[in-house]
Amino acid sequence: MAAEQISHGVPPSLSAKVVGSFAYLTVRDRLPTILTRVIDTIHRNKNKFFEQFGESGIQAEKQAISLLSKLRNELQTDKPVLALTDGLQDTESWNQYLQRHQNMQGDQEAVSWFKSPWLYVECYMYRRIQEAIWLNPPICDYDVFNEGKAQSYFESQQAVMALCTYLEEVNKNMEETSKNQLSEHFNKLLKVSLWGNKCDLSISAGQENSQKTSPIDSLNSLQTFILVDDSNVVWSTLNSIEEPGQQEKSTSGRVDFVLDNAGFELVTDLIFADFLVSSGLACEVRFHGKCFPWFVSDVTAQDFQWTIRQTMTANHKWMSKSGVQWQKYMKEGVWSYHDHPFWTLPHEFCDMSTDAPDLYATLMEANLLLFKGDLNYRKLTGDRHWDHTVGFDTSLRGFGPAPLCSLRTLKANVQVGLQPGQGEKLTSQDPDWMTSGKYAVIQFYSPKSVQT
Ligand SMILES: O=P(O)(O)OC[C@@]1(O)O[C@H](CO)[C@@H](O)[C@@H]1O
Ligand SMILES: [Mn+2]
Repeated sequence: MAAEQISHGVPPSLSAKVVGSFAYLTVRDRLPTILTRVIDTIHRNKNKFFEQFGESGIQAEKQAISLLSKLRNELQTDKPVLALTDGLQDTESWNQYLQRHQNMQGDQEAVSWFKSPWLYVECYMYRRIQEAIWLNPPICDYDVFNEGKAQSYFESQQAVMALCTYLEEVNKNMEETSKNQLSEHFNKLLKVSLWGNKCDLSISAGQENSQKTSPIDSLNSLQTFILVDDSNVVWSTLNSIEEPGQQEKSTSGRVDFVLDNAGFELVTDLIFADFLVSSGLACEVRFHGKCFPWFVSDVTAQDFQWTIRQTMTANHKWMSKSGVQWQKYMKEGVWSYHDHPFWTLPHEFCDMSTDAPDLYATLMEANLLLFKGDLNYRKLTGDRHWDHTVGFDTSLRGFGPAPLCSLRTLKANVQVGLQPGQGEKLTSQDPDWMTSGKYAVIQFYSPKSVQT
C-alpha cells in the first residue's frame, strides 16, 4: 500500500487510477481537450507571432506546438511524469515534489498521469504548458488562455453593469445605512462573489461560460443550493476585529482574497472588495493571483490590471466610476496585488507553512482570508477521499494562518463539513451534485476558536 494511504488516518488522494471516477474522466477526456485547444490557439496566432518577431516567431510557434503535442501524448499514454528542464524560479520545487512522490510510491512504479494524485498531475499539466512557452523566448510572454478570459469578461457586460449600478446605490447611501442594511448588502455581495465562481473556463474545457443576467436577482433562488452557509460567522469576524492593545475598540482590518478566475468572477470579487472598503468593514484588501496562466481562467497580474482598465474605460457611467475607484485604491495602496510561486505549485495548503513559510507568514497578518473557487478548496482539503461529514477544520490538517473562508461552487468530488445523511440524499437526488457547479459552500474556519 502506498505510504500516503497509511499515514495517520488521512484518506488517500483522489486519482485517475480509480477508473470511471471524476478524476479519471478529467485526465482521460478534459485535459487532452484543453491541450488541443491550447495548440489550436497558438497555431491560430502564427501570423501575429510573425508580425511581432519575424521568422523566429514562427520557429517558436512550431517548437511550442511540438512540445505540447509531446505532452499530450505523454498524458494519453500514461507516461512517467518528467522533471522540468526550464531552470526557472520554481523548477527545483517541482522536481523535489516529483522526488517526494516517487519516494512515497516506491521504486516499482513511476509517478504517472493515471496513477498519481489528480491534483498533482493536473497542476503539472499547466506548468508543462508554461514550460513549452518559456522555452521559446520570443513568445515567452504569450498567455495561451488570454482570449477566453477576455471573452468571459466581455460576455458578462450586462451582469457587470447591473452589479456596478447596485454598488453605486449602496455606496451612495452608505452614511445613512443601518447595521442591519449593511449586513444585508454584505450578504448579497458575498454571495455574488460566491456564484461568480460558477463561471470558470476549465470545467467547460475552455468553452464559453459567462453570466448574462443580473446576479442580484438570482440570489434568492440560488440559496437552496448553498449546502453550508457560514456567512454569518464571516460577518461577525469582520465586525469583531480588535486593534492590538485596544481590547474594546472595534476597527477594520485586512482582508485577503486568494483569487480564482478572471472574467466575470474577478469582477464580482472586485465589487465585493470595493464594498468591504467603502463600508469600513476592511481598511486594506490584498489580492493574491497566479504568476503564470493557470487552470485556463485563473487571474494573473496582467488580467488583474486589464480588468480594472477595461472597467475604467467602459461606456457605462457606474462601471467606469467603479473602475476609476479601483484604480485609485490600487494607487493609494488600499488595494494591492500579489503573486507567489506557491499558488502555482501542486502542494496541499497544509504544506504551506513548511514549503512557503514566507507566504504563510504574510497570510497570518490578515484578519480574514477568502479562498475563491474549486481548486483552492481542493488544495485546502488536500483533494482527498474525505467522508462528507468530516469537519472542515479536520480536512485542513493544521492549515490556518488566519480566520479563513472558502467561497466555492462544487466542481470536483471532494466535500467535507456536511450533516449526516446530507451527502447521501444529494447523491440520490442529483448524482452529479459535486461536479456540476450547481451547488456551493461558504465554509469558515478560525484558528482562534480552537481551544488550546
Ligand atoms: O478552481 P475553479 O476555477 O473553480 O475550478 C477549476 C476546475 O474547473 O478545474 C478542475 C477540473 O479540471 C476542477 O478542480 C475544477 O472543477
Ligand atoms: Mn480557476
